[in-house]
Amino acid sequence: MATSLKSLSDFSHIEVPSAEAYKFGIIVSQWNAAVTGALYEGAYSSLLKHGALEENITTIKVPGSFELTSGADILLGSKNLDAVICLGCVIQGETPHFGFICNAVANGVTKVSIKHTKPVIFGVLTTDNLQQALDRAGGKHGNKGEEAAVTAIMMAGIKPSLNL
Ligand SMILES: Nc1c(NC[C@H](O)[C@H](O)[C@H](O)CO)[nH]c(=O)[nH]c1=O
Ligand SMILES: CC(=O)[C@@H](O)COP(=O)(O)O
Repeated sequence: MATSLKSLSDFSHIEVPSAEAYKFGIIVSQWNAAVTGALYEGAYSSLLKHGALEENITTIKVPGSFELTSGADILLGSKNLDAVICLGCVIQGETPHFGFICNAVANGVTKVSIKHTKPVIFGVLTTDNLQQALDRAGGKHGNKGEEAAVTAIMMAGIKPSLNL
């Protein structure tokens, strides 16, 4: 597969703008915390690497990925942020529960983004097993948290670029 040929976090092909002027929220699910913790480290360090100020990054934790939607809604409704990053790890179990959570979160964070007209980044791993998740949280396929941070920075720049 194409994924096996590259790191998903290789951004050498794009120019990432400075994040210094922007305020970010990060919402981290506590399910599969070893994975989501690595995603958080990737996202947080990437924001700082691209110029974001520590005082401009607000982090909250939620129990599971399903709660990322309400966490993002609460954060955007209470703070003036330029973008929000949702980090989670959903791993397939024995039942259809996986599909319900993944679809709920993907659709939910999209609705929150539209409701607040603010970028909400889907930094949620949806994997068949733990190894696939570890490979994408600082492993051989990069770090989805870094990817989400770069996406947040680029999206945060849209309104300023349109003088909005
Ligand atoms: N199985 C996983 C869950 N399940 C918990 C849900 O996200 C939610 O907290 C619960 O249904 C109560 O509303 N969450 C994950 O993030 N990852 C999983 O693999
Ligand atoms: C994604 C889940 O909720 C899943 O890990 C729960 O496992 P199971 O489907 O075996 O109950």
